[in-house]
Amino acid sequence: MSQPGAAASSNDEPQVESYSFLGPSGTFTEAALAQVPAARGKHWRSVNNVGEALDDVVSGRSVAAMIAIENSVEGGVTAAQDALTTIPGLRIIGEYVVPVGFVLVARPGTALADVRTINAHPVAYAQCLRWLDTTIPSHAHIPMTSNVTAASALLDDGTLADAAIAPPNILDHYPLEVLAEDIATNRNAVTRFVLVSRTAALPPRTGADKTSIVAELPEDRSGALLELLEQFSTRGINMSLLQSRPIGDALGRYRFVIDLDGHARDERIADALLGVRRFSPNVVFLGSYARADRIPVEHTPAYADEVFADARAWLDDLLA
Ligand SMILES: O=C(O)C(=O)Cc1ccccc1
Repeated sequence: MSQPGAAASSNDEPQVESYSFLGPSGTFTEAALAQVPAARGKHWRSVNNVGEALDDVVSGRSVAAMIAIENSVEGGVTAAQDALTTIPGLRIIGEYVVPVGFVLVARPGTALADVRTINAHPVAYAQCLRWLDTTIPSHAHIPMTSNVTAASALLDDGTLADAAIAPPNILDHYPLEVLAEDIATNRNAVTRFVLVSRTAALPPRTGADKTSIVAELPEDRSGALLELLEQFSTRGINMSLLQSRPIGDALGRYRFVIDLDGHARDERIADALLGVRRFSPNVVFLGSYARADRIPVEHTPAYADEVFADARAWLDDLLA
């Protein structure tokens, strides 16, 4: 699909720069991409999953891909975290937050009492489970690739589903009927998205930045996690995300997905990254980028850039 004003192009041979997103049109991922000024007027390539979106970036078919990375109710989108960790050459260059709410939709004429089988994206399903358990306790769930596909598939021949969990704006796109509104457990739920490109120069420091890394611990060492976290606490760095993911080669082996408040060009973050690199057998740097909320990062004066520069000058002087 092309944004208004973009040159016409097919999915395979884009004439203008492409941005990949989980489609089709109407998804929350599309709403996140709409927040990116650089994507305006460009070709927006609708894909079916995170792997396809990131493959577009690796192959150069798209300049960037928008992917969901964390939901305020469900937590980290593990498929996205794992893909970013294991596919080399990718960088997060921006962060965007979208409020997410859901409705239950069906083909016109369907009564709520007749609904048994429900199409839903797994994250949407988890967010609406309390309502489903109360209202349709014996429901069956068919997992779908996106919130919009869940709804559009109700119109496919031979579909098994009676209803779908979908974004509130779904009737703008498909001739369906809303059976129930506002069915998510948490009304203030948001999803965090990241814009991913190939490895390139770091986005500039804004003072309201985040740095994402993934680190493994040295094997069989007591207190190793504490030692990893000390790299940040001793430099006054706040973490906004710490999540363990199985490495996958044996039981009990984990890597840690970490978001830090600050930019790799902040002295304290750079110094902590050196500490992590010395300590961890495997560190993946996912990027430094502007925070979605644009709230400046606070730190105590003891960890200001000048203090690190002063200390280095002092040492240089001693050694000279
Ligand atoms: O972008 C969408 O609409 C998706 O289907 C992914 C998703 C699922 C649940 C919450 C936010 C995004």
